[in-house]
Amino acid sequence: MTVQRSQQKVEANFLLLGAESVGKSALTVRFLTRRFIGEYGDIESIYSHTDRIDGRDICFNIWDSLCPQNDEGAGHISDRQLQWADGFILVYSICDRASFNVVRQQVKRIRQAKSKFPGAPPIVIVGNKRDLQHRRTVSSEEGRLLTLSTNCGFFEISAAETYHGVQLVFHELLDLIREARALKKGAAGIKGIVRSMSAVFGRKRTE
Ligand SMILES: Nc1nc2c(ncn2[C@@H]2O[C@H](COP(=O)(O)OP(=O)(O)OP(=O)(O)O)[C@@H](O)[C@H]2O)c(=O)[nH]1
Repeated sequence: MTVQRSQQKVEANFLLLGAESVGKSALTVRFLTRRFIGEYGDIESIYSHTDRIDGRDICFNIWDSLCPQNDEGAGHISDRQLQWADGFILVYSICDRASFNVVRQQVKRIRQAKSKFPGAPPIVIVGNKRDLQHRRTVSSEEGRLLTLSTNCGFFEISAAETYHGVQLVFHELLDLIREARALKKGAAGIKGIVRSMSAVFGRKRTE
């Protein structure tokens, strides 16, 4: 007997955030095309990309955001973005301390917002431009500490140098999103059981 696996397509919304020029577009383009093209312009866009992973079609919707230039400040995240995203990729440059501080603010903002999921929303923090070691101002330990204290995934990568690191970032966030969804389903299932039990026992008590 052959067991048929469900071939339902999985779709998830990935929001890339971070200060200006940290490499959000470089990461997005690397993931979509496997290439690093150097200059990306100021275009904010949502891209859809389907990959086959473990025999299943996965649709990545990727919102490559622009850093806000208005009074709201670099760390601002709109309500629309928070509602849209299933998971967040927060990018800083290891050569730019201010961009690390922006990521700190953004984690806080996301953790304070109402989550789609029963637990905290999935976040992966990325220290980009790892190829520029001689210009490093944020140590790996600082990055790791921030992610440990905020329960986020963490990678240091160079979008300029390799595709592999970028792929790991997206796949890690996909795994976290799938875990969060499974948890939500489980919680809904338990709620359903509790509801039916209280309906039965509640009714009995009043008889
Ligand atoms: N050396 C190096 N340069 C990078 C890397 N990633 C991006 N860059 C460069 O950094 C600059 C900014 O990259 P973008 O991808 O446009 O950054 P962004 O965060 O999308 O910028 P905004 O759209 O302005 O917010 C470009 O000149 C890229 O070529 C990297 O890993 N290493």
